[in-house]
Formats: sequence, structure tokens, C-alpha cells
Amino acid sequence: MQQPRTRVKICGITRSEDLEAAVAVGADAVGFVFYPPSPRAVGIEQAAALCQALKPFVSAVGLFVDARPEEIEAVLAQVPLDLLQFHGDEPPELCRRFGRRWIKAIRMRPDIDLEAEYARFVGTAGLLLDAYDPNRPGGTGQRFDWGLIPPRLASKIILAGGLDARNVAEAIAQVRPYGVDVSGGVERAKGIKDPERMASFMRAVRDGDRRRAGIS
Ligand SMILES: O=C(O)c1ccccc1NCC(=O)[C@H](O)[C@H](O)COP(=O)(O)O
Repeated sequence: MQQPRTRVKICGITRSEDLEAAVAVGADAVGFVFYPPSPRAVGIEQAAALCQALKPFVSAVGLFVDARPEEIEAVLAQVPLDLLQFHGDEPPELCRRFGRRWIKAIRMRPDIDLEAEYARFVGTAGLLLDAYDPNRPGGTGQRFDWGLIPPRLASKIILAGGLDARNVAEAIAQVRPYGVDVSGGVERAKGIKDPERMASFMRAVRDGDRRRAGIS
């Protein structure tokens, strides 16, 4: 079977022009950060307005960090999210309770047993792997050791953490993930995406797909 293309999520969208540019360059999904301390945080009305501009077949992902269930319900009541991303220490029961598809972010440390995490989060649509930083839950722009990812899990993995146009092709060729997720690597300031960087990132992803398929 031919290797499908690597899916791309551009996370931390706060402005309609950035959303349109992300879709124009071919992003499969855009992410909205519902975590008030983040410089990329969006409010409910802002996210609802952004979603209205989304074209068909592009997914809207809502990112939460240890939010209370009623906070998540309040977002879901107004924002048509296709997928929830849990980026904190949420237990599996919390992730499952909203009746939506969801992914669990795992912040990678050398002692993480990813096989055990995948078994623990029954029902997850995939594991998003991000760098561990003791002071920030995500969006750090840092990479982690891709060698920690068991090849058996590659098709369940959305690779994140410090990706940009210079390293994503190598990441795809090495890890062979289902998808990649980028935020800081396509920005010109926190929460402000750069159309040129998004376009170069997408070109580099397709380059990675060719390398992964052995064409180059
Ligand atoms: O973006 C944030 O500010 C953020 C805050 C708290 C938790 C997660 C957050 N972002 C997660 C992501 O955007 C993605 O995992 C991302 O691809 C990784 O970020 P980056 O290393 O900047 O590409």
C-alpha cells in the first residue's frame, strides 16, 4: 500500500488571516488554545468566529490544559470543534466524557513508557508527543529525543515540539508519524503566524513524505 501523506496541524491560531493562510497552504487541521495563560489563547467567541471561516474537510482542534469539565462544555456549546486535545495531566476518564474524538498530549521525558501510555488512554485517536518543560505545559519550541518513540506506535503518533521547515522532513523520514503539529516554527511572533513560514513548512513536509517513501 502506498504510504499516505503526513497530516499537518497548525496550532495556536488566533487570527482569521492566519487561519485562511493555514488552509491555503494545505493544513489538515488548525488548533485553538483554550488555556488562558498562553500567549496564543483564544476566547470562546473569538474561536467560534474563526471556525465559521473554516473550509470543509479541515478539522478544528480545541486544546485544553487541565480545564474543568464545565469549562470544556462551555466551549463545546459554542465552538464546533472536531477534536479535543488534552495537553495537561488529564486522566483517561476525563478525556472520554465529552463524546468527541480526542487526542492526548504526552510530554516526553526519558522515563516515559509510551506503550503503557497508549494502553492507558483507551479511546484516544492518537498520541501527540511534545517536549517536556517543567515550567510550561506546551508550545515551548523545544524538541525532544525522537529515538524515544517505539516504531510500532508510529502510525498513532502526532509529532510536535520545536518543528520547523528545517527539521520536519528529517523528523518525518526518521519517525514516520501519522501527523505533525507546529506552532512556534511558523510564527513571526507568539500567536501571529507567518504565511511564508507556513508555506515553507508544508513544502518541507512533502519533502519528508518523499524521503519516507524512498523517492528523492
Ligand atoms: O501554544 C501554547 O502556548 C501552548 C500552551 C499550553 C499547552 C500547549 C500549547 N501548545 C501546544 C502546541 O501548540 C503544539 O503541541 C505545538 O506543536 C508544539 O509547539 P511548538 O514547539 O511551538 O511547535
